[in-house]
Amino acid sequence: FAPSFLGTKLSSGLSQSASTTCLEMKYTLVLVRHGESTWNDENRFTGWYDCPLSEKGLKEANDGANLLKEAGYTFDVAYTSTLQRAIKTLWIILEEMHLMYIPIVNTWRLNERHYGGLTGLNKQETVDKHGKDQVLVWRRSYDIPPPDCDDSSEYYPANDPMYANVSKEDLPKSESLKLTEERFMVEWDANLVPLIKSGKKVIIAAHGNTLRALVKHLDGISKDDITGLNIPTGVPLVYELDDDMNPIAQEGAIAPLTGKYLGDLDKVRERIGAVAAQTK
Ligand SMILES: O=C(O)[C@@H](CO)OP(=O)(O)O
Repeated sequence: FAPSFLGTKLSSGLSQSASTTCLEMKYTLVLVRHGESTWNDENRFTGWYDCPLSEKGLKEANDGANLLKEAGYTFDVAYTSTLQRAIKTLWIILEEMHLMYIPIVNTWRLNERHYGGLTGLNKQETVDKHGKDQVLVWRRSYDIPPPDCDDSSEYYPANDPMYANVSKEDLPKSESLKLTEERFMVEWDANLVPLIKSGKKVIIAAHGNTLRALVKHLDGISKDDITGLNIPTGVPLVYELDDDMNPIAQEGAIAPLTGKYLGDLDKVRERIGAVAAQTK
């Protein structure tokens, strides 16, 4: 691994040895939300429901892979959730980039925020029934979770063999962004930060709300401002991090993010707007 350096920051008053201690490491971290899923296409609250990518989502994953390839990125380790839409997006990217040999870590801690009792419902019909403001609170407020799903619900992860190895107390019946952030951060602090700091180039293929939780943390976005932030499907988002895992602002970043999306930024903005417009 050959780390890249931000520069020596040599100032005239510093001795040679003091200047050496001013070297800063720069780590690249790439985030990508999965391509459009069948339930995104049907405009249904999805959360932990394990639907596949739509045809459009498969193409978005391919386009994302090409952007990464063209820009010369490469990876040593990949992280993703246990949900097929994120896994498949990652597989497509790794296949296109000839990186299918790298280790992939699948963890439920990167799963989408659990949509509780809203799972499966049509987003626009939910607006018609409960009003736009209430649905916006459920979709985008920081600490108010949607209503719980029932114990007997097929959407309660404790009823899904996929989570048989996860302690029942960890399995949600519904999650706010705050709860999502808390369980994601366990993985971030314990495994991802040490991995990135060891010099491994990491790609994370995850979900709209888990990535909102991560960029909120990285960019120090307030709980008010995070309500207005939407992440488009299939577009790689590149962060450069310093030694303390603080992001270094990238040219072309779309505020409040300091990481930059790859590709045509007007199209990215349009796609961000389309996510927000799923409930009108
Ligand atoms: O339904 C979901 O799980 C998420 C992401 O697709 O939707 P939203 O953008 O409404 O949080």
